[in-house]
Amino acid sequence: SVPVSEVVGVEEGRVHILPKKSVEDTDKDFTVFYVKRCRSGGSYGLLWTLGRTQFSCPSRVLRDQWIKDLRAAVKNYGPLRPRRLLVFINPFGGKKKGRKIYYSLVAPLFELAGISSHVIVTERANQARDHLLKKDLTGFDGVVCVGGDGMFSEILHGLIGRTQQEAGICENDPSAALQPCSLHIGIIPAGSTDCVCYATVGVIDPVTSALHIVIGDSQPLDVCSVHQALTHRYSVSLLGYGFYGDVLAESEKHRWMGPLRYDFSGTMVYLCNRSYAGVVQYIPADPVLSSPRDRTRCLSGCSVCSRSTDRLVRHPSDSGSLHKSHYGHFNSHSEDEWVTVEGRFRCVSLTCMSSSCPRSPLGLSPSAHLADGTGDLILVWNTNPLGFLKYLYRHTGAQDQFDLPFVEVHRVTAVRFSLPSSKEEGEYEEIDKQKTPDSFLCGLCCATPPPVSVWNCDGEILPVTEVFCRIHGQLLRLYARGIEDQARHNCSE
Ligand SMILES: Nc1ncnc2c1ncn2[C@@H]1O[C@H](COP(=O)(O)OP(=O)(O)OP(=O)(O)O)[C@@H](O)[C@H]1O
Ligand SMILES: CCCCCCCCCCCCC/C=C/[C@@H](O)[C@H](CO)NC(=O)CCCCC
Ligand SMILES: [Ca+2]
Repeated sequence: SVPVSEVVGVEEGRVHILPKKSVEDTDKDFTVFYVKRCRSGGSYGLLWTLGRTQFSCPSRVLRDQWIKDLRAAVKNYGPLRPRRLLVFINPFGGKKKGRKIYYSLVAPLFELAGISSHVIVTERANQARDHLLKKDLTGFDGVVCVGGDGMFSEILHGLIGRTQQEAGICENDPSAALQPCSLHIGIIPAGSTDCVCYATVGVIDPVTSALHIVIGDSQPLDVCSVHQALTHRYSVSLLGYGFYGDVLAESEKHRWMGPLRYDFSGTMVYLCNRSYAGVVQYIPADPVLSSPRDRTRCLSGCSVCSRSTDRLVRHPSDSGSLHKSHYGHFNSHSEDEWVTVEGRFRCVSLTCMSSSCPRSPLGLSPSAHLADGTGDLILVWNTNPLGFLKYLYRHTGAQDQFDLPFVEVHRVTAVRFSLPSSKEEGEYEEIDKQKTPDSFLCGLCCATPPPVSVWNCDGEILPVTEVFCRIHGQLLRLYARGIEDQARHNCSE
């Protein structure tokens, strides 16, 4: 049997859609298309393909009745099934195959499901963001992004910005309770890392993602707002200072290498062996609800996230469970709720989700939740090069990367990062010279190690040091359902 919720479309005759459409228009036959699951080699989620079954009826009248009733059942079933979508394609993302992926694999499925789409192939960076901020979006149920994490970030900024504009909310105010976005976002992976897709679907596969869009799946997602002076940015997968900031800054110089630029830059930055001084402050999340070391995984239908939905629906302003006084001028009366640590770090990372990706199948924080209103703060203290390599290497397998003496992880609702106030600018270079272990190869990419790093905000460089971050629970909704547990589904190999 196939649940009605997973029927994609019903067509007259004997029909094939993928890889190429073909129709044999017979009187008594009809074809039902539905979601079919299969295991994916190497990935944790399930691959979805387009299943098809042909039916033959004794008469044309009976066949037409079946088609009519099945289509009505499908139509009535899912209120979240999109009817009209706005699609942005980045023709230059990843291996530059965005256009081909959309027209050969995705558009035929949208057509089969009766979805009409308005397609914009971007001609410049930030075109999608600006469109969402300024143009008329009436009639659209969702926005589809064909590209990588950078393209998703554009859509994220455009949609959140538009929603706050319309609600009259000031995004630069870190204490503002942001309005959740009403339009859903669908991601068709066509980038270099595709971390948001991997962490919310479990595989990087355009057909799987298109099918999640077609059947109107809905996955809420936490978003971190990052504030500095009067500017703001949003992050869902990685807000990282130190190693990940340096890797990104280095990789931007080698964009021409395509997806390989991260491997090259990662190696270069590792060899530079840098660490940075900083003060990290955070507000711990309620430890009764969950822990980043509880070895659970946020899977489709996750109970921790469902309970958070109830909490956030009952107290919408509770998103992040902070008081306005937390933000004040950084000296409010709730200062005692902040935990403060100071020292030298290899990297400081904050993620709202596991951030699993093909490079790291369990992710930066394997037990993080997609929609629990919290983020995981990972502090990697300065250590010797071999220790740091061990930490990085553990991301590639199942060994616990937090089980190392120089690594800490905390579930949090807000984070502040600043430079130690007692040290004057000039003193940093002195400290760096004294405390940084000799780098093997520093000089390849920099003459002397810089005193500060930059932030990597979902793959975009933030050239600032001191930031204030807050997690907004379930601010967005994706056309996805989280990673499906392979053990709970019958599927073909
Ligand atoms: N037409 C365009 N020309 C140049 N840049 C574009 C265009 N459209 C989008 N962009 C920008 O390209 C950047 C990278 O795109 P995208 O995320 O799709 O691919 P990627 O960098 O290969 O993948 P990933 O972000 O997963 O590493 C985005 O930040 C986006 O703003
Ligand atoms: C010895 C083996 C070492 C292996 C190291 C593996 C470490 C992998 C951790 C990967 C975490 C990715 C988090 C996601 C970040 C994305 O928002 C961002 C945009 O796509 N990607 C990067 O910044 C790209 C960052 C790339 C870092 C290497
Ligand atoms: Ca979360």
